[in-house]
Amino acid sequence: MTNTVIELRALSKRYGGDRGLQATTLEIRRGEIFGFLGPNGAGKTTTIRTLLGFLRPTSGEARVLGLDVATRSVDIRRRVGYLPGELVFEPRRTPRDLFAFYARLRGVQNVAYALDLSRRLDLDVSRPIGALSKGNKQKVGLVSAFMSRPELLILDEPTDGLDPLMQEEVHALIQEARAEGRTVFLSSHVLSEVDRVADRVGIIRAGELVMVSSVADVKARLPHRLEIRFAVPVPQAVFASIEGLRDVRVLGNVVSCVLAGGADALLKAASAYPVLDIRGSEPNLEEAFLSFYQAPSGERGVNHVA
Ligand SMILES: Nc1ncnc2c1ncn2[C@@H]1O[C@H](COP(=O)(O)OP(=O)(O)OP(=O)(O)O)[C@@H](O)[C@H]1O
Repeated sequence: MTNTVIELRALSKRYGGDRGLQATTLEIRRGEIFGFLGPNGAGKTTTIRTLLGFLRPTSGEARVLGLDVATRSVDIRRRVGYLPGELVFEPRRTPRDLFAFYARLRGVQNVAYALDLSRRLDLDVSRPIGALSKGNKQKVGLVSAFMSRPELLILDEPTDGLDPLMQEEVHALIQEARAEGRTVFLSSHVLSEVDRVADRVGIIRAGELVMVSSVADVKARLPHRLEIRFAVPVPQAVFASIEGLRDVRVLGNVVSCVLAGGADALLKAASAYPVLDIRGSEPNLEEAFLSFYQAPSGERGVNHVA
């Protein structure tokens, strides 16, 4: 059994003359949660719809679960749990009927697991879908994607429209899927969500995959803010001139700075005074994302990593 669940090889999709996705190469491994991030119009939905065979690649190729997206899309769609970004349901149908229909379509024995998921998400399965709120329609989409326990889930903005409690529940579902060795491809605008659940992250910009890295690596590469508290006030001049530090602030007996290089020079300077406490703050993915988008090219905080 191959460990690659999604594979893109120089995959491009053009809309007439406009680019949707350009020459993208990427591998997603079995059992990982991959977060796909990018601003509006970057190409996330284009990528997902091409992987599911709703759009034909302009050039290059892609395989999902070992199946070619250009020729095997029916099989791919049967085996993948897909949550689209824009949900369309027959309004008079109830969630219970819809889940029974999907169960027959996908060869799922019964709807017990779908009803169990509905309870977890606090979804009333007996009301017509047309009468449900936006958040509850989202839950119908989520249950539909998860109910067959698919080996691959492709989720486009899974927590869109959900309250914080329900967002937690969806994150738990995603993590449970991974614990069972299943794979999750998660497109999101919500950086904190990707930060929390994803193992690796890919950032797409104007149709181009500009970074792929583990979430831990993204954070490790970012400058960290450090705060040192001394027992006595310390001179500004000593700390302001240390190499590898940015944004140095000395306020009485507290020095705060961003550690852009090594910490050696800073610690040697600090050792001349009585130190009470040192604290470092862990950068989050939001800072990584902003540093990537805001820094001039060639000086980006985070670089492409295979
Ligand atoms: N059917 C289409 N015809 C022409 N251009 C399209 C079509 N669908 C998407 N595009 C263009 O392709 C680019 C990528 O769009 P896509 O919907 O994939 O972005 P996205 O990352 O999913 O954005 P969002 O976060 O806003 O959903 C955009 O410039 C968009 O205008």
